Amino acid sequence: MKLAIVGTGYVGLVTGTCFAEMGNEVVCVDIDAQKIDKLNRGELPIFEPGLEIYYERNRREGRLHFTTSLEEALPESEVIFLALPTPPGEDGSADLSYVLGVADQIAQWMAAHPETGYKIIVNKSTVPVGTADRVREIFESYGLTPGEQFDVVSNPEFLREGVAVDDFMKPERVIIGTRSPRAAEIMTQLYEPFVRQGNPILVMDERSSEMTKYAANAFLATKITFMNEIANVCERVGANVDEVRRGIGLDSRIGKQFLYAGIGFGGSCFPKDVKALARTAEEHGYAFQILKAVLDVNERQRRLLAERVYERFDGQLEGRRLAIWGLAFKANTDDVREAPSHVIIRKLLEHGADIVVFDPEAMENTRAVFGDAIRYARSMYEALEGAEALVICTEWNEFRRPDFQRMRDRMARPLIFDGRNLYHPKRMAAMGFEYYSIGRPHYPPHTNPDPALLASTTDGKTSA
Ligand SMILES: NC(=O)C1=CN([C@@H]2O[C@H](COP(=O)(O)OP(=O)(O)OC[C@H]3O[C@@H](n4cnc5c(N)ncnc54)[C@H](O)[C@@H]3O)[C@@H](O)[C@H]2O)C=CC1
Ligand SMILES: O=C(O)[C@H]1O[C@H](OP(=O)(O)OP(=O)(O)OC[C@H]2O[C@@H](n3ccc(=O)[nH]c3=O)[C@H](O)[C@@H]2O)[C@H](O)[C@@H](O)[C@@H]1O
Repeated sequence: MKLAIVGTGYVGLVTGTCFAEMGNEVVCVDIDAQKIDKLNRGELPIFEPGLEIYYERNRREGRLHFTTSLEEALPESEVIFLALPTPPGEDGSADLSYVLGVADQIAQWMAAHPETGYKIIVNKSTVPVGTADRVREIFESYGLTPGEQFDVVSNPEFLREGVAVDDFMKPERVIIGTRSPRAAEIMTQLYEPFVRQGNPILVMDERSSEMTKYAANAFLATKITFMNEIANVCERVGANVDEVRRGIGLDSRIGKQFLYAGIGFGGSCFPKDVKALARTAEEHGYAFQILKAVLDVNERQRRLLAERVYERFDGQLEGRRLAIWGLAFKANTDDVREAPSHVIIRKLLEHGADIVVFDPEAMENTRAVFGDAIRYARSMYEALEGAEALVICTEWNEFRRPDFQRMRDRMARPLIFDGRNLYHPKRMAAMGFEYYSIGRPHYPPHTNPDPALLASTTDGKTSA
């Protein structure tokens, strides 16, 4: 099939590349000329594991193209996906100007080219309930007839950054929101190769489909937030949230995933989607109490680690050197949108701390936000040089088994605030570290740490 993807960001680029991998001919469109130039030169603008191999192959074989011209992409395309931003507006509701603006451009073009034939406009962006109807009305306002010249489909995306390619290639379910049998048939054909293992393609009405996306994200954000609250209580009553997580996760009604307590959820979607759903409910006269609590608790959780650092130093952070490991909002991505690390850095900077950061992939994106206000180390160990504390914000694998001896040698003080619960509290104490994590007991550090223990936990692989 011939497809256009409008918006070549995290979702659009993965969608376009994976559809091309299944043999479709795909044109990706973006208004960002630099991004398109880069993609046409053979460089990926984002870090996403597994994407490169498909991108290179499909470009080479001529199935994947990139352009800044929507008009160039439209004539041939039978299905046009919108993977455009839907950022939160001032009141928390989703800003639909990108989606509706592009829909208008497409409708105008189609009205001027009636010979072009039937096309499906698929909304992949996360949009409030009723958006498919609004898009359909735009097309109708240009005299185009639904079912004959066009159909509008809601097809929410559930991929996670960092595992986006796997999620797209093997979705647990595909949701197709349309009441048009013609559009449903074409969309089903398009997705069948992705669900050969038997996962379902669910066809439903547009509004239920749009709501399904918000309900999924809001539920997951609530699950994480619930665990963060359990963790906060664990700390106060002397329980260990990791044990509790294992204990409840084995109950299949609860499930093992998304139970990791930490420094609050971030990323470009959970915060904005929870806000948008709360706002939609409010607009319809319903106060969605749980979501309000989720947003409040998450704000508090994102400040937690910075407050702990502040208290540990009795409010004296001026000029104190602090190292940060991990900037991305989660591991395996370069994305720093709504990253908890940035909230923590901002708080620490307010108190005059001297911050040195390291992240394997998100340095450039962080530099674009903080510029010269912080310093950027070339390695995880370099960041520790002279630091009075280390704050861990992202669960990158390389932080899981560091050379603890080397860390101690470089740090001015063996003090760690771990927002991702990467290490064992007791073992850290035995190695002489003062170690704080989330929802787990704190043990006073041994004054004479066992050198054998320090040596045995090093992997010696990473170099500064
Ligand atoms: N990032 C994620 O993991 C997921 C995001 N979503 C949703 O997908 C949508 C897109 O999200 P991302 O890909 O993360 O955003 P993004 O910001 O990475 O990409 C959006 C792209 O659209 C381009 N763009 C803006 N206006 C345009 C126009 N008029 N014509 C052509 N291109 C235009 C931008 O230059 C940018 O490259 C959002 O609604 C988001 O909520 C859904 C599932 C997962
Ligand atoms: O709509 C979206 O954009 C996407 O949002 C999330 O995906 P993503 O934001 O990429 O990443 P997640 O793995 O869901 O993590 C989100 C945040 O929650 C945090 N998290 C996640 C899981 C957990 O147990 N604990 C926890 O604190 C992560 O650190 C991160 O800050 C959803 O998981 C996707 O299904 C959805 O498509």
